[in-house]
Amino acid sequence: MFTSLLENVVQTRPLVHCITNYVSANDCANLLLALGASPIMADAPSEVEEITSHAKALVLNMGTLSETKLTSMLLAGQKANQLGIPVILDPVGVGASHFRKQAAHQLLSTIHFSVIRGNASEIETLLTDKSISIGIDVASPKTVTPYTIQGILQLATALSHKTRSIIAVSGKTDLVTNGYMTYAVFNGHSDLTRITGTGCMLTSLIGAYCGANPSQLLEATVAAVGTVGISSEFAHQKCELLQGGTGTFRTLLLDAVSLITPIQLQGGLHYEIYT
Ligand SMILES: Nc1ncnc2c1ncn2[C@@H]1O[C@H](COP(=O)(O)OP(=O)(O)O)[C@@H](O)[C@H]1O
Ligand SMILES: Cc1ncsc1CCOP(=O)(O)O
Ligand SMILES: [Mg+2]
Repeated sequence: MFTSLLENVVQTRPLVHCITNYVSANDCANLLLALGASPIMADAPSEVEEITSHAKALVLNMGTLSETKLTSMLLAGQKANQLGIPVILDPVGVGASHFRKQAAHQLLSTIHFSVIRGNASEIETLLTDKSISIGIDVASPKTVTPYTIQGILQLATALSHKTRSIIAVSGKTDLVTNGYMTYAVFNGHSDLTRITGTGCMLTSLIGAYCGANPSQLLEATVAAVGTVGISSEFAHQKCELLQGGTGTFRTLLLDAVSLITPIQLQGGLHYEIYT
C-alpha cells in the first residue's frame, strides 16, 4: 500500500503551496523536490488565493508568524476548503506567545485542516491552551513530566475528535491518528533533533503525500512520517561512515529522501496499528 502512495507523488508531482517560516523554507522546498513534489512558497495576501487554487495541497506553518502572514493563511485556507484541497497545519511554537495561541484559535475556527502535525507540547497546547513549551521544541523532560505513548495518544485522539483532523504527533515514536485508528511509527534517528526544521520538513512532505493521495489521508500521513524516519536512518549510517557532523547529516537527509524507493519505504516502515 505504501509503495503506491510514493509512486503517486512521483507520477503526479503535486504542487504544494507553503505559507511558512523563513528559517526552514529552503529545506522544505528542497525536500519536496527531493521527494518528487513541486514546492511554491508564497505568502502575500494579494496572491495566496490564486496560488492555492492551482495547488494540490496547502501547508500552513506558524514558525515565524506575523499579522500579514496570518491574514494570508486565513485567505488561502478558506480557498482550499472551498476547493476541497487538503490543508495541513504545523503549529510551530504555539505555546510561545499569546499571539500564536490566538492565531491558532482563529485558524482552527475558520479552516478545516485535513492534518495537524506537531510535537507533543504543541499538540497539548492546541488542546488545552496551556503554554507547555515556550520554544519551538518539545518541552524538556526536566521541566515537565515526560510524555508517555499512552498520554500522547489521549491528547491526539481528543484533538482529533475536536478538530475532525488527522493528528500526527512527532517524537521518538510518531503517532498518527484519525481519532479511531492510530499508527505508531518507530522509525527515525535522534540526529533529526540536532538540526532545525525537521518537523517543518515532515509537515511539508505530509502536504506532498496528501496532495497526491487525497482519498487516503491517514496512510499518506504515515507514509510521510515513514519517509522522514527511514531517510534519517540511512542518513545517520552514511554520516557515521563519513565521520560527519550535523551539517553533513542535513545534506545526507536530503540525499536520502531523493533516493528512497517505494520498495524501501514499504520494507523499511516499522509500525503498529492501535484501534
Ligand atoms: N528522540 C527522537 N528520536 C528519533 N527521531 C525523533 C526524535 N525526536 C523527534 N524525532 C523525529 O524528528 C522529526 C521532527 O520531529 P520533532 O522534533 O518532534 O518536530 P519539531 O521539530 O517540530 O519539534 C520527526 O520525523 C520525528 O520522528
Ligand atoms: C528555529 C525556528 N524559529 C522559528 S521557526 C523555527 C524552525 C522550527 O522548525 P522545527 O519545528 O521543524 O524544528
Ligand atoms: Mg516544529
